[in-house]
Amino acid sequence: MKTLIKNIKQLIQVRDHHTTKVSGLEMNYLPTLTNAWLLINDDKIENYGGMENLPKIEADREIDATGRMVLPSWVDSHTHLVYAGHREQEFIDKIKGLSYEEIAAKGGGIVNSAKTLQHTNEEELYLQSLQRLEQVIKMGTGAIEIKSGYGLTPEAELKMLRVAKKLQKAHPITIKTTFLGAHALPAKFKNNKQGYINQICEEMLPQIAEENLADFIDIFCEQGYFDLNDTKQVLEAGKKYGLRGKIHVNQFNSIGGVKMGVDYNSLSVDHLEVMNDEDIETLKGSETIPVALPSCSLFIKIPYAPARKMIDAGLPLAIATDYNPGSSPNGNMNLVVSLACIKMGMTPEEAINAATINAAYAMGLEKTHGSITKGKTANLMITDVIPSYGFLPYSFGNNHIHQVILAGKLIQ
Ligand SMILES: N=CN[C@@H](CCC(=O)O)C(=O)O
Ligand SMILES: [Zn+2]
Repeated sequence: MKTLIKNIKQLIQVRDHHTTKVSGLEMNYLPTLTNAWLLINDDKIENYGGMENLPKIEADREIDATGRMVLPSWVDSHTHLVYAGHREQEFIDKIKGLSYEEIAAKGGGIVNSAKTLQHTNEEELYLQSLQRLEQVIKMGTGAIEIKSGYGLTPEAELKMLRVAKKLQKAHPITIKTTFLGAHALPAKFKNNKQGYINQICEEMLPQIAEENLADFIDIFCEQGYFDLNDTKQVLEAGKKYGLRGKIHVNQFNSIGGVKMGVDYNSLSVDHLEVMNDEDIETLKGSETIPVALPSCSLFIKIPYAPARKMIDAGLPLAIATDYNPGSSPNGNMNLVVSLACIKMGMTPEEAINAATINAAYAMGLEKTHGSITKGKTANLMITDVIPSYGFLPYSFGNNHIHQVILAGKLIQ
């Protein structure tokens, strides 16, 4: 099946195979082709070029994109999309002045979501999550990472991961899963944190590996949650099963999680709202990409990751939604791109690179996703008629997505 998209006002993020991520000054360059065509063959991008050189192509379907931009789909490299129920009561408590930590201390937060999820059966959890998946697909997301971590028992953690894997069969969006058993300490282990770490490493991980349910491993490395010693044990155990880290670090405090992540050659370190100079220095020259989550900062009113400082220091940066019921009940990558510009001082070029090519790297998908490249998966967005790509972050809160193509299939 061949699809030809013609008269594209601007084809955005056009790269060859050599670019796996962009760092520092490179982030401010977004390669584009004006007045372009693009040919999809089955699920892959076959070719593209300028309209002045359009060869004679026998296509099964033609799309006229006059006035519209075509971009690679957004890649959302950090989400907790599989969850049960909602936590709007905590949202109200927050408005009334309670902090994220105070809400957690009175039984809210992650363990609250875990309680709900443990009592939700697999089919119901699947249906709730499917609805969210379909919502983000419409908003242009073409690849998504989904974490466990709202189960906190072997049964419930496995249930979450099975649901995340099952979602892959429902739609041609690309899904990668991450085991986040160490998201919070369940009440049962209140005075026995090591007992829970042992359960994660010796009971949950072997089953997860046996069923091939996870691509990565994660831990919430933070004061009041899991410390460096716990993080080391979890990353070590993950390594035994070939799972690289994608870890929650430096959300509220810098306690050495960035260095631990780099030492274990984690694929990404995520959150980073609190970064000191040493943390930034540690990331230089590593294969670990920093990931910022601006909608979490917006929602729970904490600082934004210092994107400017990181990029100006020569680092690459990815951005993601952190879609979850507690700190970011929103999976809209368009909004994240806007927030990156408005709140973190990133240019539209930097933000789009952070949400596509660098985000693909943060999911281990840099060879197949994140850019318009011959042979890559045909995951694309066709925008509304808009004046320029800068209009996308400028017009914040609006999603100017006209059509979505996933693995060559026209979704909407
Ligand atoms: N910070 C840790 N985990 C989630 C939030 C979890 C929750 O509040 O439910 C996050 O990435 O923001
Ligand atoms: Zn998260």
